[in-house]
Amino acid sequence: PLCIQLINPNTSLAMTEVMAQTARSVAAPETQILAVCPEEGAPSIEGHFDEAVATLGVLQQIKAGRDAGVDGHIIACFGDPGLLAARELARAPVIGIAEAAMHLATMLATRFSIVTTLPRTLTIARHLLHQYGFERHCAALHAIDLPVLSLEDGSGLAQQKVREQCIAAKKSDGSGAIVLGCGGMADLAQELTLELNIPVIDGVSAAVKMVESLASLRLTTSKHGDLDYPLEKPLSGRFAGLNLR
Ligand SMILES: NC(=O)NC1=NC(=O)NC1=O
Repeated sequence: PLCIQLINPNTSLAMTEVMAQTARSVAAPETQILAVCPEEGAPSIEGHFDEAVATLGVLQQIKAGRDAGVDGHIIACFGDPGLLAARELARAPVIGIAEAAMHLATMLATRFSIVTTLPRTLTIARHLLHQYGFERHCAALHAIDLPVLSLEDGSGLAQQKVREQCIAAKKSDGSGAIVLGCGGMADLAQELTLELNIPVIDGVSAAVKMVESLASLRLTTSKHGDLDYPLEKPLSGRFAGLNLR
């Protein structure tokens, strides 16, 4: 049986729980989901600065998962913070939820739209599209203009805004699929897929199945070239714990 480490890069336990529940609902029966988040860092990630703050915690969790011998790691934030650094540390596959959702969307439609949280994070999503080579597949990006943690405030307002943006995107963008641009939206994808009758894709679910696929194919992160383990050097202070040896 597989053990997959689900890392919420922000420190909000409610969001970790929503994503863990979604991950467990789609995982194979024998797959174990180990849901974690950094002990210290940002309660939500809503920009380049927050991503930088969160990345150290992500790497510390990757190291812990590696030491625990997990079969794969998921970086469960739509900016995929620290993805390549994490792949240097890890042996097992490391999958970001944005990358995973985008990949699945390209297999289901010729164009997809993204619905995310704050307008300022649209640029981060655009950077990812270019980094992953998906910019020609993305018809448009939209933001609900509410902060990430509004998804956890129990009011249902953010969820309603996501639904409205998805309906509008289907009508206006000419895209055949929608990618939900936040880990906190993980629990909305299945219902929206049924209501809109197009694939509405959550990256947490997509990443779980990708890790399971890679593990079943015995495929792991390449250690040849730039994703080889980091060069050995005496990291100091709080960073000493990141040394692999
Ligand atoms: N675009 C986003 O909403 N990114 C995110 N910030 C978080 O804290 N979690 C996310 O998925």
